[in-house]
Amino acid sequence: MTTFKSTHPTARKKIVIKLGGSTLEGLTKAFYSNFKDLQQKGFDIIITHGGGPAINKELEKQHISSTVLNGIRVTSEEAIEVVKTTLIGKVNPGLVSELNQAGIKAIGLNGFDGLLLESEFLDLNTYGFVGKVKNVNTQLIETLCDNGIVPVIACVGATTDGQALNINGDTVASEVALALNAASLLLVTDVSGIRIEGEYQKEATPSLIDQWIQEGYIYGGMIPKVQGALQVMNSGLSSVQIVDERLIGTAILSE
Ligand SMILES: Nc1ncnc2c1ncn2[C@@H]1O[C@H](COP(=O)(O)OP(=O)(O)O)[C@@H](O)[C@H]1O
Ligand SMILES: CC(=O)N[C@@H](CCC(=O)OP(=O)(O)O)C(=O)O
Repeated sequence: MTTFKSTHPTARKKIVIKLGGSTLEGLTKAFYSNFKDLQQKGFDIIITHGGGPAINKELEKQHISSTVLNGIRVTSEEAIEVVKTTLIGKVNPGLVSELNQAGIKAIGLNGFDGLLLESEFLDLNTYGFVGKVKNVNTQLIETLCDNGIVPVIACVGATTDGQALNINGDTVASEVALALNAASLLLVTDVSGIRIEGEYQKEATPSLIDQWIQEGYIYGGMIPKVQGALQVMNSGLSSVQIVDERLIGTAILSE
């Protein structure tokens, strides 16, 4: 038998890591060194991030109110400007700078760059300026990865006519993982996975997750995480994990 092993860089496996806004303030050099280890093991790393707490702070400062429905921020015309400037102007460069200081070659991107996250309105009447991803420019991500660069993607979508749309960070992470056919998706947050009646769950299945949402055990910011996880599991991705900064958490398994 003859086995051919591809040495082309695009054959490298990809891991999409979403850093929740809830974690961004406290990430250490030790945490970032995990990324270097993964790179050395031959994985390409793609980072996506949120920034809910930073957006909340800025909205408050500007006396703009917003509500959250099913874990998604209902985003007014005024609020989308704050979301855009906070994520692209503050959170993204801050994270890129920390990664670069930790010795990881990182480049900041958002939905506008190369139309990376081509988006359309999710439901203008219900959610306002919130987007859903229509297309991910995977070629751009591949090119950066092939050159050893970690793309760091802010969750701001762009319409083809230049309108910014707010997209939940977990949703962007899932869409990017799906589009890249990633080997794994890690959602890093401020809790060690899904907690049910005080107990962190090591594993979860789609039917358990449905049940926990129905029963109200999963709410708020955990909803887009598990919904994104289920979406990618349905499309055949082998692993999704909801973890804290120690990378300890719940692995979501297909049934
Ligand atoms: N069943 C659950 N288990 C753990 N956390 C949950 C659960 N249901 C809701 N949550 C909430 O989800 C939060 C994480 O989501 P979120 O605040 O959006 O974080 P991030 O900014 O990391 O995306 C937790 O801090 C917790 O308050
Ligand atoms: C539409 C929507 O909900 N957008 C989110 C985007 C930021 C985000 O997802 O931040 P976390 O990762 O910290 O939750 C928001 O406005 O808060």
